[in-house]
Amino acid sequence: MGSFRVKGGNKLKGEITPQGAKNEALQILCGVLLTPEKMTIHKIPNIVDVVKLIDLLGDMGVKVTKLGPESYSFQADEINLAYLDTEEFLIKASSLRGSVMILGPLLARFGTGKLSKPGGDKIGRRRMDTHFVGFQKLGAKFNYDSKREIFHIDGKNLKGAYMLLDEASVTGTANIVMAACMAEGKTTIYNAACEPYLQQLCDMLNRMGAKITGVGSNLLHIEGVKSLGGTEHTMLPDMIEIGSFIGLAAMTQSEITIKDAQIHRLGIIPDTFKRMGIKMEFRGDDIFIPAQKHYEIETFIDGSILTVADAIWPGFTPDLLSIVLVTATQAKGTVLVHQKMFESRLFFVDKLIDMGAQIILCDPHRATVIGLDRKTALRGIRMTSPDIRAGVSLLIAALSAEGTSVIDNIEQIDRGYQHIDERLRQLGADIERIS
Ligand SMILES: CC(=O)N[C@H]1[C@@H](OP(=O)(O)OP(=O)(O)OC[C@H]2O[C@@H](n3ccc(=O)[nH]c3=O)[C@H](O)[C@@H]2O)O[C@H](CO)[C@@H](O)[C@@H]1O
Ligand SMILES: C=C(OP(=O)(O)O)C(=O)O
Repeated sequence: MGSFRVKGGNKLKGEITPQGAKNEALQILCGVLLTPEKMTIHKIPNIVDVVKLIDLLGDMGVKVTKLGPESYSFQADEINLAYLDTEEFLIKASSLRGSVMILGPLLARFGTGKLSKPGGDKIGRRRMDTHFVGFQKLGAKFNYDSKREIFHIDGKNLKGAYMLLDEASVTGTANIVMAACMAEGKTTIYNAACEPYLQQLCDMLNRMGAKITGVGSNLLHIEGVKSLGGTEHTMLPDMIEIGSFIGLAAMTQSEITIKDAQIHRLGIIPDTFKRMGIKMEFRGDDIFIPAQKHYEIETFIDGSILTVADAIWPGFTPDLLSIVLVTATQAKGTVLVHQKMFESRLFFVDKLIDMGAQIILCDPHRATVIGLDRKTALRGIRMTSPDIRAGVSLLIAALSAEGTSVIDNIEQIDRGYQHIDERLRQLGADIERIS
């Protein structure tokens, strides 16, 4: 298990370019299975989850060619379906969450799919009913081997259908859209997730020949086509990295410019950090964050304590709530952080409390943070990263703290942040990878 040793207190300065988006990459890479033609994909982040998915595609028979540091081509013209029956496939697929999205394309193209329970963060229950109910609505048969935790899905002649999803699941919507593209007739998906990564997926599928309308809304119409062809695609900058860098700049009193942020695709993210009192300037498509000794959390108009809560897009993404929470520890004022979607994502606050932060965990979903306004600094300690976003929040806390911290289990951070230690060192951070 790897660890980071972090000496806190350095003020950082410079420019940082966000990686290609992790959660978009996982959707897009699964999408290459939909066509036997060549797909060329750019801005693929070099992170553990994405590398694992590319390996898995290669094992399934996809021809993978590296074209440049962040560009690859993929050709799924000779898929080895027998590989899906191997123990190796099941083990590899279950090591990341994004692998669940190979099911939709496999079903669409080969009429069959199989997967063991996918991995990902342990942040509470992560049910997948939406995926399977959607496949069933298209006419597929679903079978779950509860002993081995294996999902089977079969359906040779999928037929378009109307469906109202029970929740706007992100990976669920991506899976159903990909399955429906080549189903016969029209599919309507209401209560679809509509975040930018799904918009990107739908735009890519349309370039491949799919007929999807309503992109960007929660009502998607898909007219089935016989086959899809190859195309080229470029990932958006990772909005969760962008939010993480905003929080990092504020906590460490650093002057940071986030380059090429595609600000118009960030939704409510910049405004949410502005409500935390963080100043930022948009300079073209860059976000400039000046060094700020103090930042003050707004109240609601009636003077009551601000709540920052997650909600499905265009609401605030749950993946940035841990960052908002850590950022609040050195703000002036109080905020209630309400994590509605996941029930085990706030327990990491214990570590922040050990560092000296003033936080009350009200229940598994809600934490009240009383900002220290830098009257005292957080203290460096040894801690373990429980999940990807909590991990980065602890890293931000450690970079702002007095003294040295050690963060264990950084595999969690490496799952989603590309060479984060090197990139932060370039900004002046004192961070070292130790084993
Ligand atoms: C690989 C990937 O892309 N992972 C992301 C994806 O996970 P994933 O697609 O697994 O998450 P889902 O969108 O399915 O659901 C997330 C959680 O929110 C709950 N829920 C969801 C929709 C809803 O309307 N109401 C509701 O309560 C679900 O029950 C679940 O507990 O989306 C999550 C929600 O943005 C992000 O945290 C994950 O980083
Ligand atoms: C929860 C996340 O990832 P995953 O769905 O891969 O566990 C995340 O990216 O914050």
